[in-house]
Amino acid sequence: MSPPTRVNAGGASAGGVGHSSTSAGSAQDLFHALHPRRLIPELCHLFYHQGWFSGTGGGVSIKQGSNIYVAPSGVQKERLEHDDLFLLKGDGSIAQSPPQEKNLSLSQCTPLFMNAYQERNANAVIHSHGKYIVLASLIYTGPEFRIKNLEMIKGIHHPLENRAFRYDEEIIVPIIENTCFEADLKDSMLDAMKRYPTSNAVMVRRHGIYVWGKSWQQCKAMAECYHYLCEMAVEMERLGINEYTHHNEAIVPTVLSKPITPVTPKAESTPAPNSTATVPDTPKTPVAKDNGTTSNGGTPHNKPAASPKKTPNTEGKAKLNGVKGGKVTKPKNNKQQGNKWNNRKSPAGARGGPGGPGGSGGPQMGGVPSPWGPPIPGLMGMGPMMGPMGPMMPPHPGMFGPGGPSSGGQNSGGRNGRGGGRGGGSGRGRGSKKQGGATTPKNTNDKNKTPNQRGGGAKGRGRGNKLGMSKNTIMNY
Ligand SMILES: CSC[C@@H](O)[C@@H](O)C(=O)COP(=O)(O)O
Ligand SMILES: [Zn+2]
Repeated sequence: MSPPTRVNAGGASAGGVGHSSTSAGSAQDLFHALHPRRLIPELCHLFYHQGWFSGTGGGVSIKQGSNIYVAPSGVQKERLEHDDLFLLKGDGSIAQSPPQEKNLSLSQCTPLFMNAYQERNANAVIHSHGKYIVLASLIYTGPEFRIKNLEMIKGIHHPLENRAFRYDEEIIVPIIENTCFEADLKDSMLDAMKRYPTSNAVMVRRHGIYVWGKSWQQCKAMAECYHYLCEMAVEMERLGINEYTHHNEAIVPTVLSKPITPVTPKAESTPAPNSTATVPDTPKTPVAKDNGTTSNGGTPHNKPAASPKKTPNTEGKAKLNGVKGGKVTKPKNNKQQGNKWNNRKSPAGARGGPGGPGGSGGPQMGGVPSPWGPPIPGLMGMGPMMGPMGPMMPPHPGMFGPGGPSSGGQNSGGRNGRGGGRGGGSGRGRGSKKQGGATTPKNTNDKNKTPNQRGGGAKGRGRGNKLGMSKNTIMNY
């Protein structure tokens, strides 16, 4: 890896292939502030400081007219200079390379950027390694990230209906499995783009996200919204209120008048205090298998072949939350109500062993408002969010003349098969849940339990999960 060549302040630039020799200051001045050669370094700098682009990972590409600008590979993206960028034609071939002496090669993300340009007619693409994106891809173990009933959903553009999503509309982003080499994501990303025509993004499990837009402004705004939504999903998971990842767990909307007292395994069918909840039956049939793969039979997102017929949200309210009239009720059909796409197995021995006494556990979920209330009238579509891309000047004549031979080229490397694998699940241990492992008999095989039955309740809210996250984990955001 070689960092981008720094142009000495006030000194002469390196010139080189396809470039006129210019001073650093004048070269910058020759571009409009919104020219991709200035925007991309600026945005990379910004996204680096947002934690999206660290360690050379991530990238931005912008298309202006038929010119596509892409950063080099393996460089510190936050330090890019205008002449570090490659200029591509609409077909992805290199029209102009950075100065040869910089010894830069084209970003590995280029084939993925080209997907967005060619399949979606995008004009900008952002590839982020944001931590919450990656964490969300781990807690949503199936082929989709889903969320609804959050205000920031309105920052996502509906590409088919040319409007903003409503806050109560479900956002669905496909998740594809990672590969050892970025370029090898091209086909599965393209496939996901075709199957999810209402999505402006594809998440890559254990890796990050690609977001595209009609303009760089729209793309940036939506990338921010997707990061926000993934962060919310992760935080809701921690709180136990993520309806998509906590299908089987009752959300208790009222504060209990007294803490849960420890119960013995014998008290398996004893309702929790101050509620009508009962411990769900031990399932006699295995729960749905972890199917955290990309395959959903090529079915469009709105008709997932392997998913529940209704949206999780609907099911959550009707069956799964076990809340009726402010009281907790026994979840119906709990044995098989797991979110079939998001059931996580506790790795053998890793978590969720014998339940043991529940202990007083952590605080009840009481007081935490249910995040999915009824739709609020009057909050309907707000129209297109973003204005058209601002005016951009074409490259200054003479500044970037016909490029010489490309010094770059893609380093896609060989194929070594898939590197991502399935999202490893954290087991569960929530003393705060009524159905938590408090009453789970010892030495019971966890595999046959629904998620909320796994795990020792004695841990309270301390998840101690495989990700090593705790409530107090500080994210660099
Ligand atoms: C930390 S390396 C990350 C890369 O492999 C890749 O995922 C990435 O996002 C950037 O690729 P690059 O070729 O440097 O533009
Ligand atoms: Zn990447």
